[in-house]
Amino acid sequence: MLSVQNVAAGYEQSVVLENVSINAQKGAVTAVLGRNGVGKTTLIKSIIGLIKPMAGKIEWEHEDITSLPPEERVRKGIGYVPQGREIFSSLTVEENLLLGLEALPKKANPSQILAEVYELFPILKEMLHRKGGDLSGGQQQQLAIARALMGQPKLLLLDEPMEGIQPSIVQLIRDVIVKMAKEKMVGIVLVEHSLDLAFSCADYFYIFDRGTVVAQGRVSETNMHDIQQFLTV
Ligand SMILES: Nc1ncnc2c1ncn2[C@@H]1O[C@H](COP(=O)(O)OP(=O)(O)OP(=O)(O)O)[C@@H](O)[C@H]1O
Repeated sequence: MLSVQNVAAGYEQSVVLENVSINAQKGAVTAVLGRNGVGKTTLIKSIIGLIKPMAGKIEWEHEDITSLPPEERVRKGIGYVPQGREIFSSLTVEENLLLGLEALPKKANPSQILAEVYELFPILKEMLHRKGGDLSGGQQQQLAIARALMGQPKLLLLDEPMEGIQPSIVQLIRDVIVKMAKEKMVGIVLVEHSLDLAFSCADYFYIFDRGTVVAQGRVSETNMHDIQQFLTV
């Protein structure tokens, strides 16, 4: 469903990704791993359209989306939760969530989606009228994911959603990721630092080093020890 083909991408003075190809399927969690600065965020930004590839192609549901702007990709069912949980701090939890509805097709039922989101993240229902900026880091991260889910994405791009968060919330977010993939058949692309954490919820993995894919495979067929070398500093 998502196919990144031979993509090169980067910034004005530097090429970060070179000849990168990855796939992600509906109903599966695809982990993107690698040390700091190897290009994971650059890949996610290329998929959502914040960075325009210098070469290669990105296909989504068999359509070439390489030159589409981000908002059109969102309308086509791609959700994005950036690193650093960019919620609106001066808006309430409820207002933040309602902004996520922008991506929804007209026929969808917003109150049902809100109910589903509260079921996944009960704390958000309790804090509906609190300002986003007054939430804890873990609560903000739940809000950022919940807001993306309001658009009922078919593919969800999560850039280190469990970074710097207490273990109980990490577990909750991990459970939501697995549930979205297995029960709602959402495709998940999960950028993650920790091999243990990625392997505890992913079906497929890609390991990046210096802008290219150096290992990939099915989690169930891979011995963590064999790939640890790409991740230790
Ligand atoms: N806006 C930018 N302008 C120029 N260079 C950038 C920019 N953003 C990132 N880079 C550089 O691109 C390279 C890849 O960065 P990227 O954020 O994609 O890595 P990452 O694997 O996501 O790292 P981390 O795990 O630390 O988040 C790094 O060398 C980084 O310094």
